[in-house]
Amino acid sequence: MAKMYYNGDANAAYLNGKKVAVIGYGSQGHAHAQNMRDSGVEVVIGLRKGKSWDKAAEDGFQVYSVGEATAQADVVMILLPDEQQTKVYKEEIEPNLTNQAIMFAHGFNVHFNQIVPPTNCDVLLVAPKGPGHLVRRTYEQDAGVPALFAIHQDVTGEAKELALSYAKAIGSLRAGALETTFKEETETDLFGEQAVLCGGLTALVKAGFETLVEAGYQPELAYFETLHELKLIVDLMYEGGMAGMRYSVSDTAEWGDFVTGPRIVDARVKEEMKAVLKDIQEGKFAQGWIFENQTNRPVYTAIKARENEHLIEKVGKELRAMMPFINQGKKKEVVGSAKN
Ligand SMILES: NC(=O)C1=CN([C@@H]2O[C@H](COP(=O)(O)OP(=O)(O)OC[C@H]3O[C@@H](n4cnc5c(N)ncnc54)[C@H](OP(=O)(O)O)[C@@H]3O)[C@@H](O)[C@H]2O)C=CC1
Ligand SMILES: CC[C@](O)(C(C)=O)C(=O)O
Ligand SMILES: [Mg+2]
Ligand SMILES: [Mg+2]
Repeated sequence: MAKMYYNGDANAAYLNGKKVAVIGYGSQGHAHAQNMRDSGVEVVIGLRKGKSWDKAAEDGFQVYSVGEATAQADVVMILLPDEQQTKVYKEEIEPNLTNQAIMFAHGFNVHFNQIVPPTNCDVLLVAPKGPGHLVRRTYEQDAGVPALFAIHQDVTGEAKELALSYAKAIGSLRAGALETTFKEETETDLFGEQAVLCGGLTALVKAGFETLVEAGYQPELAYFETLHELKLIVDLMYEGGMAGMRYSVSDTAEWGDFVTGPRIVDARVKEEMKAVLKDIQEGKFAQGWIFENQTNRPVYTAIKARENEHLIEKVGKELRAMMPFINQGKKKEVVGSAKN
């Protein structure tokens, strides 16, 4: 088994007396900043004026421009959207670098050569394997989201100590961290979110929902069956793996799982997954996403509008409104910025 790192493997004192600038206060940014502060680390936030700035100030942080936050910090964690990072890095971070450690939560821009950090800085990543809101929520529950860490440049000889101390401060060493490279983190993260966690999952759910509705079944029933119940099933897999889930479902469901699952996700799907992975490895996906952003996101905008109009979203919104317990946590988190 690969070496896993837990709380006992980190030097908790490493960040004492050091200042961490968290650049961005969105999904990951607010979680890293709040978790580190609760772990006793000195944190400042770097932002442009706007919703996130107001939210971070409201949450009690010292907020500065990106350049000012960078200049005063020992460690600069870049938690801007991947597609914004290159411009902000070139214009506001790079001119304010002396010898700060530069950190990321995803290797995209370094791996695909959009950001080339100076050779006198440590460069590393700590990438939680979960959404930022869960990084915060699980921390508050004395739990955590596992993380990957990787060292791109180790000028001081202390990059690994920093990575582990940082991962501990955001709560990830409660769940375990694994050492990787920028290449491996970037390629697997992109593959996971496209083929399984986001793209594969939403396509599967929509296909199931549409199949039932087109066959004349009630949309509300189809929503419960294909989307709402998914969380309950996935929670069982999270707790006990596939066997744990299969223990709780009926034998009839388990038999259907065994014989029908491979009919749905068949050899053709796996072949397509391999093609998707190849596009990621060869930089084709990255090139397309960079170009899409350079041209003001025409395809992204059109698809997003169409997706938001899908019947499953309309039905789901109405049903969730009658289940206030579902959104209690989220309402607290979403004050201010759309994604904070
Ligand atoms: N979302 C997730 O859970 C995960 C994300 N990651 C990685 O973490 C990084 C951050 O992603 P994520 O948390 O999703 O980002 P979000 O989109 O949630 O947050 C972006 C933040 O950056 C700020 N921002 C955007 N543009 C600028 C700018 N030009 N100048 C200053 N501030 C700006 C936004 O502020 P404003 O309100 O002003 O727009 C906001 O606070 C990415 O590298 C991503 O791949 C890794 C693991 C999981
Ligand atoms: C699964 C999506 C993710 O990779 C994540 C939450 O880990 C992301 O980029 O947001
Ligand atoms: Mg991810
Ligand atoms: Mg990702």
